[in-house]
Amino acid sequence: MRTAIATVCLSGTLEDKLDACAAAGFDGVEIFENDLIASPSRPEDVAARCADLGLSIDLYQPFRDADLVTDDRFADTLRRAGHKFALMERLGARLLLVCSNVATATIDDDDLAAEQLSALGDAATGHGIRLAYEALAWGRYVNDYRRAHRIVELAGHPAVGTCLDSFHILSRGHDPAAIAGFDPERIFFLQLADAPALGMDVLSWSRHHRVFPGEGDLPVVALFDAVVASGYAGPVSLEIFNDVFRQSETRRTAVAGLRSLIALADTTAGHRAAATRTPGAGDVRPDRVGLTALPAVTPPTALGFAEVKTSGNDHLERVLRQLGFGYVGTHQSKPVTLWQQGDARIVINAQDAASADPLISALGVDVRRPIDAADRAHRLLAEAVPRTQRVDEEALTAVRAPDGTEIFFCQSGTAPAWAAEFHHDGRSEGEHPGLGIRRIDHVNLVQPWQHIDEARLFYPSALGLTRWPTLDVAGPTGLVQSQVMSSDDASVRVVLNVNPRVGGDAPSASRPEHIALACDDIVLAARAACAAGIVLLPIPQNYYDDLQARFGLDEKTVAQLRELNVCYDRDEHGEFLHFYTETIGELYLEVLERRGDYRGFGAADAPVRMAAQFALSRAPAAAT
Ligand SMILES: O=C(O)c1ccc(O)c(O)c1
Ligand SMILES: [Mg+2]
Repeated sequence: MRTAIATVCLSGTLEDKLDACAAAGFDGVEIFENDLIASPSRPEDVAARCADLGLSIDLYQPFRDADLVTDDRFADTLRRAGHKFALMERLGARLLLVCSNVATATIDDDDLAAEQLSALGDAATGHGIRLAYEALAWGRYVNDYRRAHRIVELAGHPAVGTCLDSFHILSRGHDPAAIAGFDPERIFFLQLADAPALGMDVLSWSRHHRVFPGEGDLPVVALFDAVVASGYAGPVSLEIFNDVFRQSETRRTAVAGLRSLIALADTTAGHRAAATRTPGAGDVRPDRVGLTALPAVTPPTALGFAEVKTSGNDHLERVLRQLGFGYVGTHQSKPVTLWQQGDARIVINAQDAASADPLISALGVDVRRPIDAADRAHRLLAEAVPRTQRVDEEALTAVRAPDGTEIFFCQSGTAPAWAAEFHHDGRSEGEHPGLGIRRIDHVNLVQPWQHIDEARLFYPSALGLTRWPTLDVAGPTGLVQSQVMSSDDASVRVVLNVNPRVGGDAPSASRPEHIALACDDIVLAARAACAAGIVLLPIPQNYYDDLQARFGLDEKTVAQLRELNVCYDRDEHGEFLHFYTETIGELYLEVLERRGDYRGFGAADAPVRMAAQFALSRAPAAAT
């Protein structure tokens, strides 16, 4: 598959952008006029730089307000186009994107549009240039790709074709299926962009909120499927206008872009393979785009461990003991300890720890074929985590998630072989009857705001998790944007939170992450933890009064929850009971019991928890 990316997707100068596109591994670029105009490089120098970098210039854009105008205005269209064609010759660009008219069109007539595009095509031909006509979603008359394509067919000019842009098509809810029937030789260019589902005008949505394919909510795969089915054989290009990308690290964004195309090609290859197996589906036209399938993702079966990095935190160890965790041992060659209860394993790692504040640094994800999972992640351009181990130790493979968390691929279905590298050093231990904790239910990771879009694609594509709709949770210092990802059988759940940006007027709060542990009986667990002296997060009385109103629980049940600081939620599938420990640095633990088939996370309780944590974080200051 020939890949390309528009320079508008990236931050930096034109030169930075080109370097980043090449470093990421793109085959070509779309050069945005504004980037060229602002560059000190002559067009010939830009052409030479692209050639040196091995990048083709697949498109120059945009050329605006060309069509459906009066004769006077059209004379000016031709004059402007003459300058662009001369410039493009210096640049070595052979395809110009012509946007459907937004501002100056006054005549609503397909024949006129075809006539004017033909005349423009005649002028372009003399320069060896072709034109790709794109229906902008907010075009004055032409704002539907089917109409733009009809005009191209009417023009019947060898230098005039269609540019398909997934955003303009899907943002208006247009069905992309008709693309499959287009003459592929008439499709001159393909631009792909996704976007989150937002209820706003299409222009602002397009100019600020586009994201890479797979990071948003539009059915880009269905559109791409139709393009491949048409027999299109040209480049597949990314065109993203995004406020965050414009201020993010150039090279990193370019890599995230290429990853999105690799993932899209894999998903689409999978669809096509499934379609050929469907009886009666008819012939699937050959793929001329050149899709590459990756090693199949096998859904993970468990979170086998969570690793916490700290230079040494007695408080954390005390809380783990109070929750009934047993100390398994210390690693034979590293300053790392293992704590366990049921299948819940917590690794405390002092290696290279910057501070005593515990932070979630790694997750063990159990998969059926760890080697394939790691291979897939690497082919999705995930960064490998360098790791040293002795020859007699388990060779574990890990990749870095977008927030830096290390994801270890571990063998599912067996006791972890790596655990044998931990040896009990005979330190005196109290009794550990346990609290009935069985496993890690989920982890909650704080995400840097500029990397959440990348994370939305990483977990589904590399680990086979499914994205839930995002949720805004109101806390005392701002809104937390919460994104749940889970495996289909819900055995692996990860919650990604983007916190309010610091630097506002609101007093700063701690922004803790957490590990949630599933137990058999929340009341027994809470009582045992309290008997062991644990400090739980205090939940206000108003919460319990409201519980009674919301759910009609009996007095006795509510009194028990109130006494133990246990929160409660219920849906049509079951019930959810949970308590939180106090915060240790930037970490807390949650213990929960799921009853029936409750699949959520007690979202209604999160604002109450955040308010309680905020109040406590301020308490020491108030006392001084
Ligand atoms: O927002 C715009 O004007 C614009 C310009 C060129 C494009 O290819 C496009 O999709 C949008
Ligand atoms: Mg476009």
